[in-house]
Amino acid sequence: MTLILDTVHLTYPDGEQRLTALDRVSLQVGPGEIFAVTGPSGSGKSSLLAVAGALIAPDSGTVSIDGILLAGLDRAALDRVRRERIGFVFQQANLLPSLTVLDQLLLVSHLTRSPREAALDRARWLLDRVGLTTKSGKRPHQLSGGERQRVGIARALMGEPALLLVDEPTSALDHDRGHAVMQMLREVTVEQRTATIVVTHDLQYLPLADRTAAMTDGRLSLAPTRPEFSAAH
Ligand SMILES: Nc1ncnc2c1ncn2[C@@H]1O[C@H](COP(=O)(O)OP(=O)(O)OP(=O)(O)O)[C@@H](O)[C@H]1O
Repeated sequence: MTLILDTVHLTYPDGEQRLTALDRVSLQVGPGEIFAVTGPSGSGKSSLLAVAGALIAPDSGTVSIDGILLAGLDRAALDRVRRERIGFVFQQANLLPSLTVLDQLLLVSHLTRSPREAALDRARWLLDRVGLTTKSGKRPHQLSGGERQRVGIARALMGEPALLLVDEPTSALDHDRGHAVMQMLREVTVEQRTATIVVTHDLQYLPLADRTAAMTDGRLSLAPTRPEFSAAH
């Protein structure tokens, strides 16, 4: 899938004024591509994910997914796009404390009414993919921070999203674990042909992205592309 943001402007109410969170942001992310966004706290990174993920409508500009303009969809259609096409990974994995790792994943397929056998197969495959097969019967409090992050990523991939939006996947992790999580995101992006946006404070992980951009006061500056890297994928 291809996500396109064209001249997106987003403001929030701020007393008598409006605070500009996204200032004429344009970007395009295609299938199998990982796009990293960095920038200081408050620069608008989470707002960008919220707009890209159809959680917030911009004041102006357009967001389209595979050529379909989100602004043209009614609420039910937007809900369906979010449920069926978009996977979110939040800073905190937001796992349900009473459910095992496997059940966190199966809950997603229950909500989307997918057949149980197929869901079980996919959940097991994803847990293997993120290196958590031996932890599938554990509950969140029995996992490390990195393991919880990986459950969050596997859960986001359960619905086979075409667009994967990831907010600070490495914030709670040391260098090796952070690197492993980013590497895994790269691999699943290529394997599953998702269009992936990763927000990260951490500049050291940027080389794992196909393209990167820096956010400053709501403005997005694209870094030059690196054709020698993109060509290899
Ligand atoms: N719901 C809201 N209402 C009003 N202002 C908001 C709201 N959400 C975010 N903001 C403001 O919009 C700006 C951008 O916030 P945003 O969360 O997108 O930044 P960020 O780069 O993701 O920050 P961080 O790295 O700290 O998560 C900030 O000035 C923030 O205070």
